Amino acid sequence: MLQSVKEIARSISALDAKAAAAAQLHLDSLTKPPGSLGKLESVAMKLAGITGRVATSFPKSAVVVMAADHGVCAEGISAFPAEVTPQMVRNFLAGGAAVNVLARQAGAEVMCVDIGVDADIEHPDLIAKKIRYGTGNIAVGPAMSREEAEAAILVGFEIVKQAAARGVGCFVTGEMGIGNTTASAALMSAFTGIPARETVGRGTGISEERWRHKVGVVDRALACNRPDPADPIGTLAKLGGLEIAGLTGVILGAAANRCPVVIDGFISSVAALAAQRIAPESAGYMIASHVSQEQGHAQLLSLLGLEPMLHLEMRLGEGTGGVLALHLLDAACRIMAEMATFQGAGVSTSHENAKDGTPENGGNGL
Ligand SMILES: Cc1cc2ncn([C@H]3O[C@H](COP(=O)(O)O)[C@@H](O)[C@H]3O)c2cc1C
Ligand SMILES: O=C(O)c1cccnc1
Repeated sequence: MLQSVKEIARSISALDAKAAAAAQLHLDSLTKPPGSLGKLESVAMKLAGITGRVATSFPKSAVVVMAADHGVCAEGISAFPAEVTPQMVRNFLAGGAAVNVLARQAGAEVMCVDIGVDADIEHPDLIAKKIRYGTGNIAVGPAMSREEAEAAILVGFEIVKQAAARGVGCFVTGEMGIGNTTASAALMSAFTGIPARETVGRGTGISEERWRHKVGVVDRALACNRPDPADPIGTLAKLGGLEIAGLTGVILGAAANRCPVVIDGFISSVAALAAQRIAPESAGYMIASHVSQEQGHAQLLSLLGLEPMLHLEMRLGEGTGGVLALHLLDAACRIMAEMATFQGAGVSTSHENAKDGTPENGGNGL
């Protein structure tokens, strides 16, 4: 039987501090100056805290690409027409999009989900979970009902639950939805109080003039919907993004199954913010892949307490940065499993260790 979002939130527990501490000890026993592998070490510790295991081989991973349409496209806020959403879904299913290429390279499965595309798509590999044909226009009313937002969260949660049951141990968030940087900016402003002029970015590449218009659209969306940031599901319902709510469920699902979840760009990070507001402990299971060029993303990551691993001037979404970061997670796992210890390799330890008994740690605080 399906759980409620409240029950899901209650099922998410804190990271395993003992396993993280054991990972730190193991890292400091390896043949390198303490802390010298920088963020790879913090990732290794975080993975231990998440999974409860100090050293494991890198698990099977999957990127969940949630696709949905946005009524707010009627306001002319994107550089591209709304029909690109279903067109790109067909591209994902044919294996030709950027996320497909990068997922193949990283050995990750692509799970493409129709959670609210405004078109009928049939394909044997499509995960058909349409809740409605796109959201309402948030500049003039709510994106969806509260029930629809909750149903979208549960879709993401169930997909992860089933994938975890067949052995997927690491998830990446991905999305497709023309107009979704507008919904994301509105959600970020609603949750944080940061004004629209600081959360609205250039999305697919709009002009300065269209950007100013987009800021006005987000201001209208906030004024007419009056979201209550203390009610995260209600806020998701008002400002929407079926794919954003779906990804919130993916993140909660990963945390409930004690799996790491790699958070992709701006839109995924807004879903992460909603997940954190629903279940604060879920933030411990998040790993930020990269910082997007989209305005607002760097600030959003710092509000989530996440440090991105990659700075590649990307601004695509789909889960592209997320699957690229899998190479680094794999690297961290291999370091933990394969590197020799000082003792095993007969290598002398640091004078600093001998002096005060405390290993100097880089303090890379992921
Ligand atoms: C061909 C194409 C492929 C994409 N893949 C991801 N996005 C990205 O751009 C969209 C958000 O930007 P905006 O809010 O400005 O519409 C989302 O679909 C996002 O995933 C794409 C956009 C396009 C045009
Ligand atoms: O950072 C992202 O995820 C992003 C930025 C611009 C357009 N689409 C996605």
